[in-house]
Amino acid sequence: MAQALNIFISTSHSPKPLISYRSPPFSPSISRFSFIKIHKKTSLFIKASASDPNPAILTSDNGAGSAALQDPAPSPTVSDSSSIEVDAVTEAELKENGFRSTRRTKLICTIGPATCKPEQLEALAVGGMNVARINMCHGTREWHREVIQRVRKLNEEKGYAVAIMMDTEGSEIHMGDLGGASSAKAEDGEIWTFSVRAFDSGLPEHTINVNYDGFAEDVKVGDELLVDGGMVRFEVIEKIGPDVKCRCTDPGLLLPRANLTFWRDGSLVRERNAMLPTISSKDWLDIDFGIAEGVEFIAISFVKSAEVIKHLKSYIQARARDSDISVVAKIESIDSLKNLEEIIQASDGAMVARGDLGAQIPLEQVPSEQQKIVQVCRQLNKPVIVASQLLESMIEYPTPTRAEVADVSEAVRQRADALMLSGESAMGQFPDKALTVLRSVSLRIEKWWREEKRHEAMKLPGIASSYADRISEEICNSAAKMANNLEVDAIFVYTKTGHMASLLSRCRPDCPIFAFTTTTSVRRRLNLQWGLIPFRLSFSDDMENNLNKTFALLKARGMIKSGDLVIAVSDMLQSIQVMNVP
Ligand SMILES: Nc1ncnc2c1ncn2[C@@H]1O[C@H](COP(=O)(O)OP(=O)(O)OP(=O)(O)O)[C@@H](O)[C@H]1O
Ligand SMILES: CC(=O)C(=O)O
Ligand SMILES: [K+]
Ligand SMILES: [Mg+2]
Repeated sequence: MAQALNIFISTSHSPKPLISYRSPPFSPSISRFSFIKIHKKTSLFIKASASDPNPAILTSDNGAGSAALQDPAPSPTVSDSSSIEVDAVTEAELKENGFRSTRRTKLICTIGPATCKPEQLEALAVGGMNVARINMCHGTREWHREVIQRVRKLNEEKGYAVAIMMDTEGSEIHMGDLGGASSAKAEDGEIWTFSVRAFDSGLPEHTINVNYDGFAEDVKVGDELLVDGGMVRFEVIEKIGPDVKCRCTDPGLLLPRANLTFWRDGSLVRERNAMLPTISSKDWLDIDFGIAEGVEFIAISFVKSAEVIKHLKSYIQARARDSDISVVAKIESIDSLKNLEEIIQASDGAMVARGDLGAQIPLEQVPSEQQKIVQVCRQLNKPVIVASQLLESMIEYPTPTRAEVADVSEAVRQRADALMLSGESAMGQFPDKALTVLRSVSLRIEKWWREEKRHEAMKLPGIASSYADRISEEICNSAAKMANNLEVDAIFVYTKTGHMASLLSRCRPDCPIFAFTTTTSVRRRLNLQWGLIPFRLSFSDDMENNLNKTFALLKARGMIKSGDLVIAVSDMLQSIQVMNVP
């Protein structure tokens, strides 16, 4: 006999359901979904807190700061007081401005020489860094390990949830490391040698190493050589064995390991370099390192097809069975644009890597590709990062240009999940100021967007692969819509895998989403997604109990107050509940 799923929606003041949804009949295999009774919260609250012998461990990170809560009434232990200190940022933000003003757009900082010390990392965490990115193009393994350990320590000791993203080098053509110099200036008309030779006793003057063995064979006299997509240009004038002599035609600053492309008759030349593996042998070693260190995200450079992502995902599965490392596809080549949907579908997220992308396609094409990638990711429910040159001038100057602010605003307006700093935080002079600009522009644009009620009508196609998933999806879509219509203060989602939290985030509702999850790694992973304030909380299958526990913990911290209107959904008991905090 067919069964029915009933979702009752009720408020704390009315024990009777206000609305009842009846889903179409479905098979007995999902009969575990049952009636959800809504009780009077106030009476339940007292009962549950009195009968709960195990106060939950609850930690949060809302972006601007974070909290580590041990008990509804924290005892003054050492770890407690240190957690409470950092927690002050979250608490202050919530108390001062309420839920609605919390930042929805997530922020990623590339860590480099300017930001690798513990106090510098902490300043970034306080400033709102959600994810720390390490770029395997630069620095030694030991350096990266040290950074990861420092971030972990910060998380443990101060209650942050900063996730780690490791970014592979990839095997596109790039220059060597300039013999240790931080940069080199190429002047107009100068002759430089690009060579695939190894120089044991230091680089000769005006010489650049190239990492791709086939370079000297593939390049032709008359070709144009572009460094970083045109920051510096050369013309190939002569080939002598492994050395390629070039004349500088557009002067500029050469940076270590800068990307190289060569162009013939106005088109990008993709000869054998197009056949290079996306994941080089060095990348595989770096990936092993990332798995061993338990990074949350691995970003793959120069992805060409979905196959490489699938391969990597099964590799990770085999190596680290219980790990939930997310694989982020970097969209930065012509091939990745050609196979965009398949690649994103296969990945756990994507990055609009505008630096290299702008070296492979005309610059004026980058903004529309960005818009498209952001849209496809949202439709397929994958987090998307907009990266590179957001605040490039802040590498040297303490204030951004108007154009940069407009660019950041546009990415926020497109509702990308995350914005990323590269050189601005890795080696710039004003990493904290750059992060502050990202934070304040995000907050401002998000507020303006809500005030103007500019919800774009993005059609979100169904993505569920099973009937149970479809229920989750419908619940999240409905809950987000209800949250907007009822102008609730927050959505609470109780989710073990984080899936329901991401489905809610995909809807980009007006209110923040408090995502409660049982594991630290899921909590950190959720920190990349738009609008989610991830908490770790040990919860049970008893939703009433969970809610009361959560209310008690959050109220004790002053993060919510009586009367706040909340919608709660959970993936254990598929339900939507609307209630006022007792
Ligand atoms: N670990 C590091 N050690 C030294 N310098 C670094 C490090 N990470 C980044 N940088 C510096 O910051 C700059 C910008 O960093 P970013 O990660 O954007 O790298 P990129 O070289 O532009 O390449 P990609 O295309 O991989 O992003 C680099 O060019 C480099 O000079
Ligand atoms: C981030 C990156 O790899 C790029 O923009 O090229
Ligand atoms: K990289
Ligand atoms: Mg790149």
